Amino acid sequence: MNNEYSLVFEGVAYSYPDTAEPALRELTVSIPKGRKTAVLGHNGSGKSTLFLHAVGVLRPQKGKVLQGGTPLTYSKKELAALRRRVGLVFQDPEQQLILSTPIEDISFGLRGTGMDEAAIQKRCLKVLEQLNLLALQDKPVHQLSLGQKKRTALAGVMAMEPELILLDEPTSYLDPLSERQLLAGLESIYAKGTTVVMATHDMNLAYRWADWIIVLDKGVCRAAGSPEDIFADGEDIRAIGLDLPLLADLWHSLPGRLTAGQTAPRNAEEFKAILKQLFSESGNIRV
Ligand SMILES: Nc1ncnc2c1ncn2[C@@H]1O[C@H](COP(=O)(O)OP(=O)(O)OP(=O)(O)O)[C@@H](O)[C@H]1O
Repeated sequence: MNNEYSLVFEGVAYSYPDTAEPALRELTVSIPKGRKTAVLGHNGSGKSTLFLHAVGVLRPQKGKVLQGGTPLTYSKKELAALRRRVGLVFQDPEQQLILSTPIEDISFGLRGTGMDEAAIQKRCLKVLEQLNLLALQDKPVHQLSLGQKKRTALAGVMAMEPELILLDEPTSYLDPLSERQLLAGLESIYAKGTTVVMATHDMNLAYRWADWIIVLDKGVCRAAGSPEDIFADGEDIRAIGLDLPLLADLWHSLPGRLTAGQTAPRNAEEFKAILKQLFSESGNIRV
């Protein structure tokens, strides 16, 4: 794991026109390269506004956004390069899907890059396969389910092969199967070195999926760190009224003498394996 950052936000402040409360209040936070980062926070804490700054749709009214240590200048050329490097998947796929079938929509962005048709087809087939969409490639978009639309929107962004991909609540309203399919697609690009950042309200998903957590509250960063650190005592999380992930909560409710020296389990399988070991060592359940 390296310590490089994909993007750095330094003292970024932003208020939408005609609003009393700022959406970001001198927010300072960094997105680590090559990791899976979950951005957590209540409704209105600034997650989407942060993402819109990451792709240069919004510009800080105060502070700066840096890539490679250099502040963005927002020139036309730089913005075009930034948008090739950073892909944003909107929360609502209707905002993203503009053409009538998945294959047309996914190839649309690639056509603007000057790629030849054979290369475009090859790239499209690759992402359709990664996201289990091959059978749906010619189906009218308006006939797709929400999960299929979400995967199509992700496929369009993945096809551009950005270095950093930002997803705004990608799993909201998805059933467990659609969620697994979407996460499998993300895993395949993460394995190839893409930095993946997800805004989510699902604390359990964040805990088992992410290897870095950013907690936003009222436009500022309240905490950033590994899931183990962020949820170790849950103080920062509880202080702003968010719930602890169930597994972390259960783990920390066990007597300290049982959990001492053990790494907190991040998924149900790890938790079960530790419990099995603890109970078989003790020989009875009242350890
Ligand atoms: N287009 C807009 N015009 C005016 N105010 C906005 C606009 N978009 C967001 N806001 C306000 O900015 C603040 C931050 O909103 P933002 O959408 O970034 O939060 P969020 O953490 O993504 O929320 P959610 O979890 O509900 O998606 C909120 O107070 C919101 O009402």
